[in-house]
Amino acid sequence: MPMLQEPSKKYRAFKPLNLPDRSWPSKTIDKPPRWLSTDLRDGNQSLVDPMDGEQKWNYFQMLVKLGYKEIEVSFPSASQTDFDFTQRLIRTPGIVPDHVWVQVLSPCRKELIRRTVDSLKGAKKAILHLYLATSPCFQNIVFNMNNEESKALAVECTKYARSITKDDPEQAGTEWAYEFSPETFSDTSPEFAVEVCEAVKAAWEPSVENPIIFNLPATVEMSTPNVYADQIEYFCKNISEREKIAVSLHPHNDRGCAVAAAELAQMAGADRVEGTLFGNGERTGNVDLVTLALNLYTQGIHPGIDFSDITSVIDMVESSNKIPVHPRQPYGGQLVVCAFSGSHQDAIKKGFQKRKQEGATSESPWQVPYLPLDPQDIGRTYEAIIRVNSQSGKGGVAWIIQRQLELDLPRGLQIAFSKIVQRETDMLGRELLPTEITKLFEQAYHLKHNPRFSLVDYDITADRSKSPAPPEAGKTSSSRNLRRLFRGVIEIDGQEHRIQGTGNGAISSLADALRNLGIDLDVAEYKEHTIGTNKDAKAATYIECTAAGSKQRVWGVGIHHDVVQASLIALLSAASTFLSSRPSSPVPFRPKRSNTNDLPSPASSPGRNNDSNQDNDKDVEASPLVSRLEASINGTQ
Ligand SMILES: CC(=O)SCCNC(=O)CCNC(=O)[C@H](O)C(C)(C)COP(=O)(O)OP(=O)(O)OC[C@H]1O[C@@H](n2cnc3c(N)ncnc32)[C@H](O)[C@@H]1OP(=O)(O)O
Ligand SMILES: CC(C)C(=O)C(=O)O
Ligand SMILES: [Mg+2]
Repeated sequence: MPMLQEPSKKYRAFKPLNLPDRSWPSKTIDKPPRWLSTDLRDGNQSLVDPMDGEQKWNYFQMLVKLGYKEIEVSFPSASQTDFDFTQRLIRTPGIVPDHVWVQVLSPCRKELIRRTVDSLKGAKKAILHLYLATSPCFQNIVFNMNNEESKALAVECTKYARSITKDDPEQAGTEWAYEFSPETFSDTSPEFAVEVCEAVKAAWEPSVENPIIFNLPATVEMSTPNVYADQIEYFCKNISEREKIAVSLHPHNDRGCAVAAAELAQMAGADRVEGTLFGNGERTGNVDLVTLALNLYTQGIHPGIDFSDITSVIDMVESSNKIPVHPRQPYGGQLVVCAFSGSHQDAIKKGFQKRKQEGATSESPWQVPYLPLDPQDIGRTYEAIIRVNSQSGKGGVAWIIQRQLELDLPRGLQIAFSKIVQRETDMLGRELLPTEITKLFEQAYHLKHNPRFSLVDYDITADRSKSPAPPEAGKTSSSRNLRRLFRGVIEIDGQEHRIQGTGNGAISSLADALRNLGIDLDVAEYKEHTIGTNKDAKAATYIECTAAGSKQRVWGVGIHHDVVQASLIALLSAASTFLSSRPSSPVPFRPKRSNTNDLPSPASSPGRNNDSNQDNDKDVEASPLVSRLEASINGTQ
């Protein structure tokens, strides 16, 4: 059936009460409420397959561990399972701690109240909870009662409840509390809700020390959360003996505003909140206690509930309810601490970097873009935060590489590698896992996966084949003026070649040797850093090269305990990338010169005179950048 053109005939706007002197909008929440978990009652009654005794048992223990002190454990008159479970809890020593109240629910029907009270036999602290719907809709459709009859039933059942609990000498071993819910409070006239509760209060006779709980449910969420807050403020202001009353909230989520309703209604004066973990419950659920608690936490107020291991809470909730926690559920959802999009990743990465630079501890004030909560505080790892798909940018990719390989990629390499990742995610049409990104990086820069070039052996000596220019007057010759001779064996596409070249330092002499093979690369950018701090520390070197005569730029990465070797590996990595990107690739590379293999091996001729190889050593002048870098590697700067 199509949607109605004119819904106003079928649906009427909720008529809010008129409360011009409301004060809640200017209030703030500065302390946690009394919490009641009704996972094992309201949550349980809405499940396709309600929990069995064992599941309830484990769930109850988790609730206690999390810090809940009031737990609605069952609807004992509903089933033997619920009755037996309640008795098992009470009769097993050490399961219900002395500070924990066990709460149970019954309708206003005497035989059911009797059975409910029986289930509490032996309890140390028990809250008996009765409910009766008070809205015109329920009075007319369900009960066929008027206000007077509703009130009379509530009072009669309260008196009966009192007679078999706190007034019964045989029940003296139990500390009794009483909760009454004018069910459908959100749709009940506020005046009538107060009237019924006044009558129930008179019947129970609460004290300041043991207040009565008036639970004011939004059994069905009827309107915007401010309307519920007005209703609660009205109740708080108009009920007598407020000090003998705990005003409790029980919002359902029909309009998706249960959390907001619970928060505004606390500002309006409520003391207590009933809800469930992740909001399980009838229809769209009860208010989510996790969100409420962590909303407080991120305002700097400890909720008194410990969600430091939220994953194990999720496991328990999902296995007991047989309903998955939604991936976008506030705080708990799988995707809540993840960012896929480039600009989010970039900002988050910068946020974490800033914390690192400032030496922030887990207690330091939290300010990270896009993340209202430190994921670590709820037991989530940073690794999961940034995830990469086709919407991601260089920042996210660099973050993964940093977390996985401890490599702090230069900006240019971030851009280059991010293009490779982008191609892959576009091609696959899905997210890439950190392990896949790492593998892609290792492949792209030949860290593990068959580089076309690899360094088998080498030595670098002073090149005495050409006399350095005599020192200027008044200056002495220094190692700065000495040229270097690289002699080594490299493997290209599985075949070993002896090569040699000269330059101002290690990199330029290897670049020269490669040039002699027809691979003409200039070093355009160089960056290195240490990985680790102890004796196992390694050097990571990044080199960007330009290919002579073309605009092509390639990056190479080298990692080694020895910084010089790391930079040579990085240059060969760049050469491999260059070679692989040439149109002829992957045809095995044929060196330009055929006589390179005739060169003496580095091991057999250490320190030999280079004169015989003069013609091989095209005397290339390294770029100023390379000279500077090499001077710093050689320790001469
Ligand atoms: C908003 C809430 O979540 S309220 C809690 C709801 N939870 C549950 O209902 C779970 C457990 N319930 C049950 O196991 C059963 O419904 C029982 C044991 C309570 C009652 O079972 P039954 O006697 O078979 O009756 P049924 O389930 O059809 O209940 C409807 C009857 O209860 C009456 N009723 C409903 N709510 C109340 C109430 N709060 N107080 C008194 N009577 C009530 C109805 O008017 C109806 O009476 P009728 O039979 O005279 O027309
Ligand atoms: C029994 C009452 C408190 C209830 O669950 C509701 O009104 O939603
Ligand atoms: Mg409910």
